[in-house]
Amino acid sequence: MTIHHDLSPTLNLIRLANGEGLDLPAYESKGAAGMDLRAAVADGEPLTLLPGKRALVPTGFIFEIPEGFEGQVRPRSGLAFKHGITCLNSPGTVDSDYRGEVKVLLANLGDDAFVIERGMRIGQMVIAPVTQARIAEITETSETARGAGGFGSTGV
Ligand SMILES: O=c1ccn([C@H]2C[C@H](O)[C@@H](COP(=O)(O)OP(=O)(O)OP(=O)(O)O)O2)c(=O)[nH]1
Ligand SMILES: [Mg+2]
Repeated sequence: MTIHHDLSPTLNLIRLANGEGLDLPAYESKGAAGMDLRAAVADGEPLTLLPGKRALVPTGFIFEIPEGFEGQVRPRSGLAFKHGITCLNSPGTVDSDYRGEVKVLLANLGDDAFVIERGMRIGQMVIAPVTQARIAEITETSETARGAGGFGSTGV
C-alpha cells in the first residue's frame, strides 16, 4: 500500500508491554506523508480529555529514528476539525537519539470532553530529513534588501 524506494529509511520499532496487540503505526493511504499513531491507553480504561486540558498519550512503541532524520508528531485534521483535538507542541520533535516511548501531547481546544480509547488513531508521525548546522558567532551580518523587515513588512 505504501511507496518505498531505494532511499526510504528503515524505521526500527520496539513494542513495549503497553503496546501488546496494537496495530503497528502505519501509512493509511498509498501517498500518506505521516504514519498514524495509536493510543496505548489501557483497555477498558479510556482517557477523558476535558476541554482546555492536555495529556501525554503513550503510543506503546520506541521508534529508532535513523540518523539524519527526525520524527514530526502532528495532529490529525479530522480530530482537530470535529473535536478540537490537537497536538499542543505541534509539530512534536522526536530526535534520532531518543530511546524512550514516543508520546503524543494532545490538547482539547474543543467545547466537549473527548474520550481516547485504546487503539484510537490520535496523531501522525512524519519522518523528515534534518540538518544540524555548524554554529558560528559573528559580529556583522551580510546586507540584504529585506534587512530587518519582517512580520508583515511587505504588506498583507
Ligand atoms: O511530541 C513529542 C515530542 C517529543 N517526544 C520525545 C522525543 C524527543 O526526542 C524527546 C524530547 O523532545 P523535545 O526536545 O521536544 O523536548 P524538550 O522539552 O526539549 O526535552 P529534552 O530536554 O528531553 O530534549 O521527547 C515525544 O515522544 N513526543
Ligand atoms: Mg529538547
